[in-house]
Amino acid sequence: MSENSRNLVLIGMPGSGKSTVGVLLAKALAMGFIDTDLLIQADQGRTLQAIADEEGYERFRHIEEAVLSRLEVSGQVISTGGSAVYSDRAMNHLKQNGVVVFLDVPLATVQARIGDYSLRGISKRPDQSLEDLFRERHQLYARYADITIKGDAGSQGDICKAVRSAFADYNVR
Ligand SMILES: Nc1ncnc2c1ncn2[C@@H]1O[C@H](COP(=O)(O)OP(=O)(O)O)[C@@H](O)[C@H]1O
Ligand SMILES: O=C(O)C1=C[C@@H](OP(=O)(O)O)[C@@H](O)[C@H](O)C1
Ligand SMILES: [Mg+2]
Repeated sequence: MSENSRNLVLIGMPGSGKSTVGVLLAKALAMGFIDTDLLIQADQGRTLQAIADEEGYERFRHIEEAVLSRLEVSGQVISTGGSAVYSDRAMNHLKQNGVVVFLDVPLATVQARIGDYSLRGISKRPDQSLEDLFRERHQLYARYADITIKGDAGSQGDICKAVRSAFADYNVR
């Protein structure tokens, strides 16, 4: 498969930079760009916040799994939502023709970047703290990642450069 027909799939916590760095990557690599959060909204005809409020977090994850598992694309930078890794089916599907890049940021950076998480429709158990969610998810991101990049090691341009370099190296291996 040529370098640009493989997808580049971004995973990581909300606030790790998947959506914003994803657009920069797509421009720099002349690839397409898909934000799966927007696909979910279009599929459902309502916002993520409305889905989370009206259906609850478990149903949200099922909807996300269904949308990700039927995605058939190539040559795309795919920015997922932070809860994508709860579905083994969806992640294995994305890995079939995609290189998965984990944007790893510390909890303090997540907190600083997302502000009041109760307003952000994060898919979590109501009783679960952000700290606990971070711990639970970190091992899932690590499990599915082909490449891990520190998402707080510079500007969005710097992170974009680091991902490009690692992606190029990965593709020639
Ligand atoms: N490297 C970075 N340095 C500073 N701010 C960043 C960086 N990457 C992302 N951000 C900011 O963090 C916030 C969340 O970024 P976003 O791309 O929406 O993350 P995600 O899609 O992973 O939730 C945005 O305000 C974005 O501008
Ligand atoms: O982590 C989460 O539970 C979520 C992250 C959001 O996407 P981002 O990671 O792009 O913020 C979005 O999918 C939804 O609000 C749930
Ligand atoms: Mg996003």
